[in-house]
Amino acid sequence: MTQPVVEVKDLEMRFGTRLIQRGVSFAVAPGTIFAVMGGSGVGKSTLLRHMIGLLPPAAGQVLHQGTDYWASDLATRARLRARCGMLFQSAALWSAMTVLENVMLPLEQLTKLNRAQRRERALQVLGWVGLESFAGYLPERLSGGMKKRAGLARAIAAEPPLLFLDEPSAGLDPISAKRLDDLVLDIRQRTGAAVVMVSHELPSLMAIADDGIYLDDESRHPIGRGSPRQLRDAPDTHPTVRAFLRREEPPAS
Ligand SMILES: Nc1ncnc2c1ncn2[C@@H]1O[C@H](COP(=O)(O)OP(=O)(O)OP(=O)(O)O)[C@@H](O)[C@H]1O
Repeated sequence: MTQPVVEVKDLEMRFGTRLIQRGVSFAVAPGTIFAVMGGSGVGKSTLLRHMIGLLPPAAGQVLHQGTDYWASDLATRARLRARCGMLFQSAALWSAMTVLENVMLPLEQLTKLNRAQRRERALQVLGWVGLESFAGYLPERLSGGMKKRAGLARAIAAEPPLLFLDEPSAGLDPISAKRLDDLVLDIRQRTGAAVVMVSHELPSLMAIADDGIYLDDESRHPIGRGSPRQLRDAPDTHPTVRAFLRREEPPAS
């Protein structure tokens, strides 16, 4: 079996004495789009923060290509973190920088490209997300969907093998959400990156995720493992997970 890009082993998540989740274990194979599912407040974003190196877990391991992130020294952690691109819920663009400068930033931090090469690469990636002609704009002039696409461009600019997306299509109209889904598939195809994605959007989950985990609010541990489609259709899926995945889609506006 090929080595997972990232693996979580028996993770326990807590804030103080409050248990968020325990017994969280899964592996993400190269090139997979992996969905982290579950109701609101169940710990999905927190799990991403543990995986990306922003917050140490209460117990358990996060392995990046076989290396235990939280047991590593700071230099190793920095190297492993550099393998991760991240799109936050808010897109988190720097407001005083143009779209182009935002996308050039990780290239300055993570690559040895000179300024002209960074500019060329950033423009190429902005082309992929359909924002080349907005390169000189400040983020405040972009729509919500465009901000997400700019954030996605910044996350993939340095071609990380692992991409984390926190609610990429939340707050977008159905057409922009579909466009973002297509973009994620396109990026996976172009770069071969594995994607770990938090999402509530059923159409998006069904369309693009090929593996996933469902975190349960009541029992505080995972109760579903597999692709959203498999989980929706398999007879032995936990009823809570099946209900979540069979919810009626909101009518298109
Ligand atoms: N820094 C923090 N300190 C204390 N509690 C926190 C902190 N961050 C999150 N929490 C709590 O931990 C729980 C899990 O939060 P998290 O944001 O991971 O959930 P989520 O599944 O991503 O939710 P949503 O789908 O609503 O974004 C929530 O109850 C939240 O209030």
